[in-house]
Amino acid sequence: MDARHMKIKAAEAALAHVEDGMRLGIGTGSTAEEFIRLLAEKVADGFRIEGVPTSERTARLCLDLGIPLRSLDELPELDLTIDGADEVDSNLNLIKGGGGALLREKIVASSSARMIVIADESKVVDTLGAFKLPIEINPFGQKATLIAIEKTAARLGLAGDLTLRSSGDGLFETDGGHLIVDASFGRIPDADALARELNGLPGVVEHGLFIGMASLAIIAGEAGARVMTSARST
Ligand SMILES: O=C[C@H](O)[C@H](O)[C@H](O)COP(=O)(O)O
Repeated sequence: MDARHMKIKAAEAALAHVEDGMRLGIGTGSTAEEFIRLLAEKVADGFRIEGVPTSERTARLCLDLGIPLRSLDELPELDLTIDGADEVDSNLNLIKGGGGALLREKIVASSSARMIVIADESKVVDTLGAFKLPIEINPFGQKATLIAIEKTAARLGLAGDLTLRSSGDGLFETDGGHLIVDASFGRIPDADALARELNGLPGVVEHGLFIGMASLAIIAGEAGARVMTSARST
């Protein structure tokens, strides 16, 4: 099974958790897009949901495929969010933001009663950090913020390159008009501590560590999709 088919398998399994009438947070990325395509088929068959997109890219795809959308201001309390991830550990802590949508993704997920992560086996890790951690920063004072991130990470024993994400000839800009720093810290043994420290830096808008937010993960591999719950809750 190739990577795309694994994403479709995970998306199919996630669709079974979506009930008629739900207020649904809709994630961003290639895996979330497979889910969106399947969801659109159900909507075309008469299934009723109201979706809140986590990015402009997701909003465009949903609208193209006929999925009814509302803003988070119109629907501030959601039943379920389904989204992809760049890494998932055994406690269902995540790294997200490979597509630059982490801020809206985190706001939407935290407004949802449950979050289901969909991914293929390649995203499952023992310790977060092989994937560069995306950190969303305000463009104002970006050099000062980079220094602050570096010092904060160093206090936790983490070091690595901090690279401002580029796009074409310029810097990548998020839907909120911010920049993304990709931090190659390597293994992050205490992701919770790093998340808290980053939250305390004024220039950091948000970061891609999603700690304790996912209710379950649906992971697709060669043998099909399996459900992962947090090792902490078992
Ligand atoms: O900003 C993007 C998101 O966090 C994505 O959900 C994440 O990067 C996973 O994307 P994909 O399913 O394309 O690997």
